[in-house]
Amino acid sequence: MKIAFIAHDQKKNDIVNFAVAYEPIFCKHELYSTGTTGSRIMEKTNLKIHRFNSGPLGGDQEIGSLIAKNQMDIVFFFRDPLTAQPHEPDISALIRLCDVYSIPLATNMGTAEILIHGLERGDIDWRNIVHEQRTE
Ligand SMILES: O=C(CO)COP(=O)(O)O
Repeated sequence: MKIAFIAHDQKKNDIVNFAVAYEPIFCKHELYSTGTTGSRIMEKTNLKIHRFNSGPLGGDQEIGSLIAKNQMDIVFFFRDPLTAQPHEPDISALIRLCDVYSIPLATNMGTAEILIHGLERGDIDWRNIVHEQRTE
């Protein structure tokens, strides 16, 4: 599966801890991130992550474009709901695209825990069927 990590500054420690905790699962997948989030995760894990631009510089939109092309399967986006972000329209657009394409999206640690266990259990295997249908 193709998995994206994104976290606002106040949530970066949380997403790093999450990636460390589930590194044995994440290492089996193809990983992407916005710029700073990916750097922070790679500092603390051995995960290889393809990093896009930082969020405020277009990283959310780059990940959104993968979603629009059916090239992203899961998004972990640890949002900070208490701080205004300069690129709020990009954030809304990314979340909207997840809804347009029914991409599983966790915007907080509580949902992320459920999503990662669902991934391990095969709950998201339907994404493979979507990929097969798109290539037919
Ligand atoms: O701003 C972000 C998401 O909206 C995250 O970007 P960074 O990972 O570059 O900090």
